[in-house]
Amino acid sequence: MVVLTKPALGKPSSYFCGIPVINLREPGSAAPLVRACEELGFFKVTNHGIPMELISKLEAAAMEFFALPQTDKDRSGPANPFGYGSRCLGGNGDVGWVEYLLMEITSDPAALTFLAQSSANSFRCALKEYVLAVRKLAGEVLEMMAEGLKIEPRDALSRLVMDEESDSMLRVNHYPQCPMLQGLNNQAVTGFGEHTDPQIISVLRSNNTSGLEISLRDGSWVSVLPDRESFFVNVGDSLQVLTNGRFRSVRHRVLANGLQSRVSMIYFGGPPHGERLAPLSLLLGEGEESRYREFTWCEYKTCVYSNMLAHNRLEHFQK
Ligand SMILES: C=C1C[C@]23C[C@@]1(O)CC[C@H]2[C@@]12CC[C@H](O)[C@@](C)(C(=O)O1)[C@H]2[C@@H]3C(=O)O
Ligand SMILES: O=C(O)CCC(=O)C(=O)O
Ligand SMILES: [Fe+2]
Repeated sequence: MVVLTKPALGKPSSYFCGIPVINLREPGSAAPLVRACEELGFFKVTNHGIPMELISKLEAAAMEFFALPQTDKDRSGPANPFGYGSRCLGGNGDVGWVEYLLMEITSDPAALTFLAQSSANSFRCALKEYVLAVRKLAGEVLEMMAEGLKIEPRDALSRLVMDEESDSMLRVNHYPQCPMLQGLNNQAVTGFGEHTDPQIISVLRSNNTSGLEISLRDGSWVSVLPDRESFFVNVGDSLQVLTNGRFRSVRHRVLANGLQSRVSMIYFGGPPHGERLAPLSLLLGEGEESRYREFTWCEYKTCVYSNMLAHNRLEHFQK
């Protein structure tokens, strides 16, 4: 376990005040949204239209699941890659102070049957409702990106995550209190190690516990002030490729403060398996070449899963 020194009570001494806030219903938001994707690859979304009731219902069901005895939770695992996982992130030796549920988003009625506890039905219903809402939100954000980038058609990006065949998933992470840190004021432990998300877009929300950090262009790490009523968007590796590097896939990590538990839920919008990942021609200036060799999402995923979490996988595809 890696223990890091942090200011008193496991809370960051300050939060980064430069996170762009995009009001989804405000006219004129497309340009600042594009700027946020270029500069940070990260922004906060308000006025998103997802009812708090739906969000709270899923959060409560998730907390109920994570509060079950370990043997009960283990009946929904091990994550391979889907299902319940604890401490191990992926199959390549990465560990963190985290337990999670990773779920494929599919119309297959057999999906989510791995949830084995007695209240599984209400959990499944909350998950399904949430996924529909968050996928729609991801689609709206991607449409606004296309508008800001001045590319046609409007669904040039959103279609990739709205397609029936899209390879998208939902992850619910729980960073429990850390007994080893109780009483030790100045420490935090790595909850989820640094990485970029491989997909097109990640739409994240959490309870009001801090922990999420993003890396700025100069390599410094800054803390994100949690806000349980808003969503945060990460540009993923695939969107960096589709924009030929104009948008930045943001490196991020979670430091669990050990005193308060954090629960987060992240929708990862990925393209269909066979989708070819290459810069959109409308985004290539005259004579501009793709910075990446051609590959499919399926090929990229194989690379993702054969590497460690922190690995810079896009470098294998750079020209
Ligand atoms: C260590 C790993 C877990 C991960 C697959 C990988 O080999 C490297 C990328 C990891 C990541 C990070 C973002 C998402 O949480 C995730 C679901 C993804 O697509 O890539 C996880 C993978 C996972 O937990 O299966
Ligand atoms: O739990 C969080 O807040 C972020 C986790 C994350 O980055 C991930 O699951 O890919
Ligand atoms: Fe992530």
